[in-house]
Amino acid sequence: MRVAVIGAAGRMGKVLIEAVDGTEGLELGAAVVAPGSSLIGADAGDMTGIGKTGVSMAGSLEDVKDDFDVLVDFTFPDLTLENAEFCKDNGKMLVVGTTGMTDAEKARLALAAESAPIVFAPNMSVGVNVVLNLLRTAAATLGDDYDVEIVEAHHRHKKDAPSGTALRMGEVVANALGRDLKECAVYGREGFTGERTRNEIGFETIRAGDVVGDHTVLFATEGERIEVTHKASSRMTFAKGAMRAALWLQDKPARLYDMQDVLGLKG
Ligand SMILES: NC(=O)C1=CN([C@@H]2O[C@H](COP(=O)(O)OP(=O)(O)OC[C@H]3O[C@@H](n4cnc5c(N)ncnc54)[C@H](OP(=O)(O)O)[C@@H]3O)[C@@H](O)[C@H]2O)C=CC1
Ligand SMILES: O=C(O)C1=N[C@H](C(=O)O)C[C@H](O)C1
Repeated sequence: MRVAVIGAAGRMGKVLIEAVDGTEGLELGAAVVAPGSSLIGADAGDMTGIGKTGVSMAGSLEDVKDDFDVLVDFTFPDLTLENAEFCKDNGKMLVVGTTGMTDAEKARLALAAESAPIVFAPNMSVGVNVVLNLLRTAAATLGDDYDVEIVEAHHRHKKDAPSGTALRMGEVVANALGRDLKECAVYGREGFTGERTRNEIGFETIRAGDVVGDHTVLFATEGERIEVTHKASSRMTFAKGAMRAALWLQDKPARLYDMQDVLGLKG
C-alpha cells in the first residue's frame, strides 16, 4: 500500500516518513511540503535518519496524485479539509491526526467521509486509546460525587488549546456521566471565580519547551483522589498508530472511523 505524507517537513511529518519506512506492507509513495518550500525536490528521507527513499518532495497533492493510495495528514484544519475533498474526489483513503477543528470543520470532514474511508483521531497512540476506555469506566463508576479536572502539557510550538486529546477525554467522561461537555466545560480559571460547581469539567493547559504530550485526568472527592496519566515520550508512538490506521483502512468502505475502531476497543 502506497502512503503519501503531507506536512512532510513538520514535527509529525518527519516521524511519519520514518514510520512508513519501518512498517511492513507500507511504502512511501509521496511526501508533500508547503508550496514554495525550499525542500521541494529534495529526497523525503534527507530530513530523517533513514537516508534516501527515492521519493522527491512535492509542493502539492495534485502533482503526486497517481503515486499513493492513502494520505496521512497531521497538519492544520484548513489544509486537512482541502485534503479530504481531494481524497474524496480522487478515490483515496485518509488518516487524519490534525487537531483544533471547530464543530463546523468536523462536520465538513464527516461529510467527506460519506464518500471516502477516513480515520480521524486526536491521538493515535495505543496507550491514550486504552486510557479513554479506563476513563469511561472510572467516570461511570465514580459518578457525580467526584470532581473532574483535565490537565495537559505540550511543547511551546503547539497552536491549539486545549489539546484534541484533552477534549476527547472530556467528552468521554462527560458522556459517561450523562453530561454535555459543551455545557459543563470550564477552560482555565482566573480571578474571583466563586466555588467550583459540582458538574463542571475543568481544563488546564501548559505550553513549555519540548514536551511531547502529557495528559492527566483527576477525579477528586472528599477523602481521596485518582489521577489517570498518560505521557508520550516520542512522536513515534503517534506515527505507529497512524500506520496501523492506514493498514486497517485497506478494505473498509467510506465512513468516518476513529482509533477505537482501528484498535477494536469499541464495546
Ligand atoms: N492525532 C495525533 O496522534 C497527533 C496529532 N498531532 C497534530 O498534528 C498536527 C501537526 O502537528 P505538528 O507536526 O507538530 O505541526 P507542524 O507545524 O510541525 O507541521 C505542519 C507542517 O505542515 C506544513 N504545511 C503548511 N502548509 C502546507 C501545505 N499547503 N502543504 C503541505 N504542507 C504544509 C508546515 O510547513 P511550514 O512550517 O513550512 O508552514 C509544517 O511543516 C497538529 O494539529 C497536532 O495537534 C500531533 C501529534 C499527534
Ligand atoms: O500537537 C501535538 O504535538 C499533539 N497534539 C495532539 C493533541 O492535540 O491532542 C496529540 C498529542 O498529544 C501531540
